[in-house]
Amino acid sequence: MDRMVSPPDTSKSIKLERYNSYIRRVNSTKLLNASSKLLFRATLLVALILVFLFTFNYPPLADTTHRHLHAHSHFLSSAFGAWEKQVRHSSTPRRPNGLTVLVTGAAGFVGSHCSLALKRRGDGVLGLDNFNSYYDPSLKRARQAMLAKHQVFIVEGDLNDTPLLRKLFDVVAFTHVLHLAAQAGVRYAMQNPQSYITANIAGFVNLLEVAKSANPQPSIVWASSSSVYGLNTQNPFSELHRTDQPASLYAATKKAGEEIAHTYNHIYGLSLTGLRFFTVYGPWGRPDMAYFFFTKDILQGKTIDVYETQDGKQVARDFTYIDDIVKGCLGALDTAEKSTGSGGKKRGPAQLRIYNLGNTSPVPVGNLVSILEGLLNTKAKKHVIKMPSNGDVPYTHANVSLAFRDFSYKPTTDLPTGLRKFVKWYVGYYGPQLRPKRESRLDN
Ligand SMILES: O=C(O)[C@H]1O[C@H](OP(=O)(O)OP(=O)(O)OC[C@H]2O[C@@H](n3ccc(=O)[nH]c3=O)[C@H](O)[C@@H]2O)[C@H](O)[C@@H](O)[C@H]1O
Repeated sequence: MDRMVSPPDTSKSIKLERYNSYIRRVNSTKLLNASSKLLFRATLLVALILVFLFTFNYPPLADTTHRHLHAHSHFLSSAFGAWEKQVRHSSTPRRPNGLTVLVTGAAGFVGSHCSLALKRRGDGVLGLDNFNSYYDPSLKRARQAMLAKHQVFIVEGDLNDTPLLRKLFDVVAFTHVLHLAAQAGVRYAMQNPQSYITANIAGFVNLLEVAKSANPQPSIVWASSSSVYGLNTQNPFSELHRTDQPASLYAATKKAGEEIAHTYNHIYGLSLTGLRFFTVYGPWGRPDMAYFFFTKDILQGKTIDVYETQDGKQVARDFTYIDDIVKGCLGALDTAEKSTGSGGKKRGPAQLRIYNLGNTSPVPVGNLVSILEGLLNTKAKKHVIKMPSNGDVPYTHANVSLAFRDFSYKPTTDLPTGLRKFVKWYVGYYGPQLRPKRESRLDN
């Protein structure tokens, strides 16, 4: 007998299949939820462990690392102790009522001479210098070595390094700052304008910021420049004349410094004295200055450019010998009144001064060359050209009656005397090998 097979009930089996797939979906969702919960919990646990480890620094760093760190910090603290000791030792005056002076730019020309003069008379002196390479840094190192022999320590650092400046003022209660660090040179400002802003404006402001917050506030004497007279035509230059026509960016930054000094004096009661130096020259001088590289070039038989004005007149400078400038700087420091502020607040009006420090006797550049020719016993190869319009001014001439009135400033060294001392130093420092060689004479 045929077994009768009834046809499948499709509607039932479809329903069943739908039901089963529903159950599978529900179960897989549950599984997903469970596994993501597990993942979340695991992550939370790891995070908690990490927080614990970081917060309590556990487990401790491997023993060796710990020992190294310890040894390193011990080395640092003893090195720092030695550094601080040098800073204090250098800054301590050796005479009753001696000054405690921070000299910025101490490895520079004027800075090194002033540091030595202060130290010699028993003042405490700490130098600061960044030893930049605007001119041969080995000359700055040699000045540093010379100062080290006289127990003047120079901290190597930049004016714009605020933590360093603060640290120095924390360690030492400076009574005075002689601020000579700057980007110098009139003509170089066209090549590297930014360096003038960084050193002469930003650096000066940084120093003033730190000084105004120091307790006690120091009195500040700083280097301005004869170049602020710019296109002034009144002669000789007096502090009352116009200084709003600078001919170079260098001059403009020095003039800006004078205005900035006014502000810090006005707001914070800082005692500030600006000194307008007139073309300072002498032993240990700056190789970028004309008298210095003329000497070098004459000795090497090279041609020198001697400038004249556009209408064919000689350019002239009130060349001022370094020893006279040093006397002026010390006179300004000795007559500087105390700053009146404290805790960054002014307590009363404070001294604000500006002085010319020149020689009062301008000499044409042609005469400077003749004097050098005589001292070097060598004829210069002169190339007389019109003064390029790169910031130079045709002449300078100082009236120094204000400085004479207030601290008896009186220049005593004429150009031939000063240049003789310079040439003696130059030949001693660079050695006779820089005398003209037979070949170089033939070459030119
Ligand atoms: O009193 C200042 O405040 C400035 O003094 C100095 O500037 P200056 O007086 O210009 O000195 P310096 O360059 O030695 O030129 C001397 C003479 O030689 C002439 N000169 C120059 C170069 C040359 O190749 N030929 C030439 O005849 C030139 O025309 C000039 O007549 C400092 O450098 C400066 O930093 C700033 O301190």
